[in-house]
Amino acid sequence: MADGISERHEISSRIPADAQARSQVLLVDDDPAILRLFRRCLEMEGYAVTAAPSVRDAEVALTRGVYDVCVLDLDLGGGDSGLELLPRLRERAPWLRVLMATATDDVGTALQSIRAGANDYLVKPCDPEQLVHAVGQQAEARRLERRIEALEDREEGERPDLQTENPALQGVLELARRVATTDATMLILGENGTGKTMLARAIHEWSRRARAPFATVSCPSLSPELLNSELFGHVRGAFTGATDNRPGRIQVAEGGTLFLDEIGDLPMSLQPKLLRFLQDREYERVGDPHTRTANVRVIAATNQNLQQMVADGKFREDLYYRLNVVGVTLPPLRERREDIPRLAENLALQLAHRYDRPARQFSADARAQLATHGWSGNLRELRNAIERAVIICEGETIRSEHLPFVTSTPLSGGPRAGDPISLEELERAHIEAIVASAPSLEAAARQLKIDSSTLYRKRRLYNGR
Ligand SMILES: Nc1ncnc2c1ncn2[C@@H]1O[C@H](COP(=O)(O)OP(=O)(O)OP(=O)(O)O)[C@@H](O)[C@H]1O
Repeated sequence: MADGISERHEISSRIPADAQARSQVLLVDDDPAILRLFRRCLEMEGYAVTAAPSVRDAEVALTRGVYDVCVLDLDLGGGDSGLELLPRLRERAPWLRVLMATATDDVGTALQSIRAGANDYLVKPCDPEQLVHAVGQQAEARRLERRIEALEDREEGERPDLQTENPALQGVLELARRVATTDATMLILGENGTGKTMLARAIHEWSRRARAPFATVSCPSLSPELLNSELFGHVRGAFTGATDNRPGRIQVAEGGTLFLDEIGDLPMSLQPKLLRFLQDREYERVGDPHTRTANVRVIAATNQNLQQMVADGKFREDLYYRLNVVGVTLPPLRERREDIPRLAENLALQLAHRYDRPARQFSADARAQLATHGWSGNLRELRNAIERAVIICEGETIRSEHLPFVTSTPLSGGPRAGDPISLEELERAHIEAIVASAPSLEAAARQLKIDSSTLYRKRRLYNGR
């Protein structure tokens, strides 16, 4: 049984959508055994993994999800080459970190892939540690790029658009504004890219602490030891490498707000220390018996199901209640479609200004695509799509071909009606194109005028599973 792209739905049913917090990895390899092995290694490290056994599956995956790292096989079988796919991946997801996997350990091949735009290469067969290390380096690079992007956005005056026509989000924003003026601890829930960080910053700016620092700690990015020191600080000699006294982010945020991103990844070992800080505003630096106090407001965010984690014994109940004094949930973009036209237009204007490009408006077909796309990556995916469109669009109007989605007009090289191909090949391409632009599989089935179980069966068949 080949690990096909449709396994993404299998993964999604095992991990709730809001728990797909980690770096997203796309594996492209025609060898099912390699796909299975790599997937297992990476999932054990907490990555969300999608496996694509062919070029076509990889392209479809890129229209459906937002990936951080791609492990791309050089020889994809049937005459397909990773080197040929690479520019198309780059075009669709310029931010993607690509690791080229090759069975030949020669400098020429490595240089060729790097010249073609890969970030690094990996020689197969490789140890699980080598794979995990190489992917880890690229995921970390992507994480840092995202932080830099966020800082640039702030510097260049890109203001989050916090207007909404969506009643649920209106309620969330009203509550957040009201609570902002108090010192209550807040918990922001929502899928990846729904704007949790943006909202935390807005709450800080609406509060009386606005002139004091806003400090962020991203819980999954550090080992428990380093996270302990990052949060609470350390004194010289506390551990190997602690060559000086260092204040933690709690102290850096004095008078202001501490934002704990991805709090679901806070190790159990640190949870009692954070709980004590939330209760008494007291803590100690690592290696220092001296108790300190801090005047800091805490906002935490996660896309994991904390209640479930409490039930599973993975998150302390008392800490959950301390964090969730006021909890808000940001809706995914697919549930606030009424906001998409305005968000897209504002983003296009801001980004056209930033890149000094002429794009100002959207054609009717581009608007229709934006309105119906699945947006699994939420506002981040929307922003990336518009950024790319603004960059490549030569005129004032962004059209559907500037958007990175599979359209009903086949991609260059894709099958089209009248081509000398089988009915089955044409049906497969049509089904994948509709699925890629539909908000859900049910909606795709409705559009295709077949029932969901038929759609499921056909996709299973076409994906060789
Ligand atoms: N209201 C908004 N208007 C326009 N762009 C937005 C808005 N909110 C967020 N974005 C953009 O979407 C991207 C993701 O936002 P943000 O980092 O706040 O989401 P998040 O939920 O914290 O994501 P993650 O779960 O991955 O940490 C950013 O690039 C940001 O610029």
